[in-house]
Amino acid sequence: MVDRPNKPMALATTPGLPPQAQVNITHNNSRVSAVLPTGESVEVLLYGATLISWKDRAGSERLWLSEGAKLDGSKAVRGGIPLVFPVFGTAPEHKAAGNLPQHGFARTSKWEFLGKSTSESQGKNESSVKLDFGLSAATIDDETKKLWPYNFSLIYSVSLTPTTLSPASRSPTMDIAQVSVTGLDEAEYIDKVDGAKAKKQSGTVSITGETDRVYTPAKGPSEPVVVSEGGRTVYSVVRDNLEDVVVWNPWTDKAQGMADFEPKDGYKNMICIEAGAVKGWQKLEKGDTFEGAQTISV
Ligand SMILES: O=P(O)(O)OC[C@H]1O[C@@H](O)[C@H](O)[C@@H](O)[C@@H]1O
Repeated sequence: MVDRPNKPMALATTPGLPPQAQVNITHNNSRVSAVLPTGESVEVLLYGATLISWKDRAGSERLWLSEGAKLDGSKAVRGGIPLVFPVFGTAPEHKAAGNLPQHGFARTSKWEFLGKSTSESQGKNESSVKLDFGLSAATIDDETKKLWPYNFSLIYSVSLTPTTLSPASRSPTMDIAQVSVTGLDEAEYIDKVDGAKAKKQSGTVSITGETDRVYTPAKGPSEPVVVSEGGRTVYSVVRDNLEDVVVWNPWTDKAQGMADFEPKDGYKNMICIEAGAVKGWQKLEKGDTFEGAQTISV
């Protein structure tokens, strides 16, 4: 062997592509998970395209998921982040949506995984990943087709960066007694636990009993809704084209009444902040699309 004085040396790191997010399809093709090079991760169940996990780089879970949640496609997932379409709650008087189950069928339909895209933000050494899911008139099951015999298609994108998730909304908190929600001051809301009365929020929201409210913040979607615990920000939600914010906590009796809500005192450790177009219908002309988003920052 000829010894060359200037032969190339092995490099400590391989130049070229920076590390990218790893995306895997697991659990017999029923879940999609993504892990960023920095360690943050998400897991999406194709059933409902429900986000069932969002972990920080140390592996700590950020979402509340009931210990009794069914993850086998037999029932809408209790907890995590569901996607609701075409109706939030029920609409018994509505011609088309009147026969649908509570919160429609998107959260109980099997979505398709359409693919991933990754990106790196130059200079910041930060990677992100976007997972796309689809559901359409062509892919829903026959039972659902009977209930909703209309043409539609939905694309749901879940983007993860080290500090944000779009979209997201349910998060574990340590102690509901310490939780306050800002960004809803002066907002009109419908109080679903008080005969659907129209009310107006004054100051921050704290949870001291069963809470089920549909807020329409006057300052619009870009005003952050911030969940704090003991004065420390836990996360904030900024919406895009989603006018309403639902705040829900079942409290003692409702939690007791839900077979899949576990542990029964789990209501002390969760709050549900849901961004959406909830209060009114979105009217689309043939061929039109509606787009909405939320970004949760920690
Ligand atoms: O039991 P479900 O259908 O998952 O609904 C749970 C709750 O979901 C919330 O989003 C609604 O505001 C509540 O009214 C509802 O009770």
